Amino acid sequence: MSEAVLRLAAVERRYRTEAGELPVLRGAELALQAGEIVALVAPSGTGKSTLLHLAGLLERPDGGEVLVEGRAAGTLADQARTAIRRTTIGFVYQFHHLLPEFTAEENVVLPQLAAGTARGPARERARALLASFGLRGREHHRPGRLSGGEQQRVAIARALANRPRILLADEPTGNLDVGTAGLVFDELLQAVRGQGLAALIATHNPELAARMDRTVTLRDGRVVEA
Ligand SMILES: Nc1ncnc2c1ncn2[C@@H]1O[C@H](COP(=O)(O)OP(=O)(O)OP(=O)(O)O)[C@@H](O)[C@H]1O
Repeated sequence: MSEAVLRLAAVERRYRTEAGELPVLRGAELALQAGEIVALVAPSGTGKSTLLHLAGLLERPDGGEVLVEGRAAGTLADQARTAIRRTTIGFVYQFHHLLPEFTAEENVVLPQLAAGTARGPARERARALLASFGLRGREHHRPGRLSGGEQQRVAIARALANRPRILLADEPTGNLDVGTAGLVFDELLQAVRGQGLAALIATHNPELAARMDRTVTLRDGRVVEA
């Protein structure tokens, strides 16, 4: 098998709480191949967000290693981790996390500027991406003037803006009504498949999970096939 695009090796994460240490991940192992879409379905509080944040290099594990395209992230300085996060990983949150004072287009342009793309091509890419999510004519709206489904489509476009190889999503449609969630989810999967990305998507919805290639869950701090 070819090298995994994303690999978690013996990943540990504990939180310090008033009641003492809370071990959430206890040797989690996971490998994502290019083009593979994996659902992460596990009960509330078992560590899905924790795992996604570690995989997305937003946090550092207490033990073990996260490897992105074969490169161990643990020994890298923050700057190098940020560079990988910008260019290789797209992240979609449950709540869109768009910048409210910027338009939809600017929200998709900004991460590209941060990654060194010139403004012209960045704007072109943003427009094309927004159009592919049915948002032509809404480019200049701020998030507050968009519906929940539209906001989430912009957030997905933003995650894809720098042509990442990995897409991580934490309940990306969890905040939407059932009908809209299904539509936005299909658009997300279509984009991910079309671009051959590896994706790890947390969801509570078994119907949405069934549309992915395989499902994993968390048990006692470890990743197991569901
Ligand atoms: N910063 C933190 N400090 C202390 N405890 C935390 C912290 N973040 C998460 N936890 C705890 O770690 C456990 C796992 O949290 P996490 O958010 O990863 O779960 P989850 O599976 O994503 O849950 P949900 O489905 O409800 O979003 C929970 O018990 C949570 O309370």
